[in-house]
Amino acid sequence: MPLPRQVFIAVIGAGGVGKAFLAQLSHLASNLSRSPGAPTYLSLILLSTSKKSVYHSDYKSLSNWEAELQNSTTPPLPLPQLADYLVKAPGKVVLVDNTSNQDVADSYPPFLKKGISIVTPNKKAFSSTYQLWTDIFSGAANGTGTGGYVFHESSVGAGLPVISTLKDLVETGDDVRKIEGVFSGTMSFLFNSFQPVSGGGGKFSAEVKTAKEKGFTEPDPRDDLNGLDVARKLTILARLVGLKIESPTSFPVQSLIPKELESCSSGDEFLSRLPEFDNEMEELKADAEKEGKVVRFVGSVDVPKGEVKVGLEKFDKSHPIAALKGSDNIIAFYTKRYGDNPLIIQGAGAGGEVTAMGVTSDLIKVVRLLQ
Ligand SMILES: NC(=O)C1=CN([C@@H]2O[C@H](COP(=O)(O)OP(=O)(O)OC[C@H]3O[C@@H](n4cnc5c(N)ncnc54)[C@H](OP(=O)(O)O)[C@@H]3O)[C@@H](O)[C@H]2O)C=CC1
Ligand SMILES: N[C@@H](CC=O)C(=O)O
Ligand code: NA
Repeated sequence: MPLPRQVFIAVIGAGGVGKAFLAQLSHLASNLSRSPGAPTYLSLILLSTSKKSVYHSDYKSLSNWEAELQNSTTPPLPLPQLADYLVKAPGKVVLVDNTSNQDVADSYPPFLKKGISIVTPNKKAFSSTYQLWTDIFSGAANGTGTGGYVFHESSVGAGLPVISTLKDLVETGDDVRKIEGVFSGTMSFLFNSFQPVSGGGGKFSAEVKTAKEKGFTEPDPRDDLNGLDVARKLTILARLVGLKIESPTSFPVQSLIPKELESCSSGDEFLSRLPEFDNEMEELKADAEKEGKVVRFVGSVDVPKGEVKVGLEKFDKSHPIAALKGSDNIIAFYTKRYGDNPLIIQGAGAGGEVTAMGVTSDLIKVVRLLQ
């Protein structure tokens, strides 16, 4: 009879994605413990937000994380102490980073080198400097190192299998020539609702508020509207096909933040002043309408030219990009093997549940690799 195995899970971030992940984790934990062969027990040993955390010095499982976190008065562990706590756990550890925090992202290399695996939807680690990208994958067991494993499917297209598909294309020897599409759930929702192909549509500023309420935006929606979120995703995809993109600001990125609002000190101030600029967006819409087109926010990577770009473009109403619904992303891979008919991935590209699905399925991959 094979011995049961225990894998310890530490979670940072319990917002829209974090909470959905924790719900999926309890489902996964009971499935894995019933699976044939050596049963695996997933044990949640730490949960942290930016203000508080919950964990036990004897690595006892958090059996009721919601109440334990709510009642906690313990501040989060600084990252070096967090690494020390995790490295002394009596078994393999997976850190799940459900924040969008740069400091947490910067700490992946030392965590990985200590044998701690990481799964995350946080784009910051993979789209900041090229040096950080190299440090991460040179330490990871699924890179060129011997440390923990790192998976980040939900950093592009939320739960859609974008990263795994691109890796499969590259690793099986296909020649990826171009990647293009709609890479932001927020931008997709905004333009699909502000200028639907059927006509009409809401005020741009009102749609931004709705996108935030639906959990599609980054914690600060300016990070979506300035184009940087899409630029980060394209940086990740371009690096996966071998382009040495230095940063998400090293290529042209169109921002939708009005000049006058660039100095807003908070996301709330920005949102409250955005209606002042609805007329400018209406003009953009009317301009496209005159040509029988709609405006959409898109991005592309031209691999042979090494060019990446992000911004607004006009599309015929019959174009698949124009016809997207809700927060859908559409990502087309043009490759040698697929010829003129690209491999296309389409579906919800934002939202807590679908993003957490990508994180949870990455966790399953890591747990299997740790066997
Ligand atoms: N929402 C979506 O549709 C998608 C999100 N993502 C990515 O998923 C991640 C999470 O997004 P989402 O859940 O929407 O964001 P939220 O703002 O809802 O949640 C973020 C969580 O992270 C916590 N946090 C922030 N900084 C720290 C820190 N230094 N230490 C510990 N905890 C911290 C916050 O704590 P507190 O509550 O105290 O502020 C909060 O619990 C982001 O990286 C985002 O880009 C990726 C794809 C889609
Ligand atoms: N804010 C992002 C969330 C997913 O990456 C988006 O809108 O796509
Ligand atoms: Na994805």
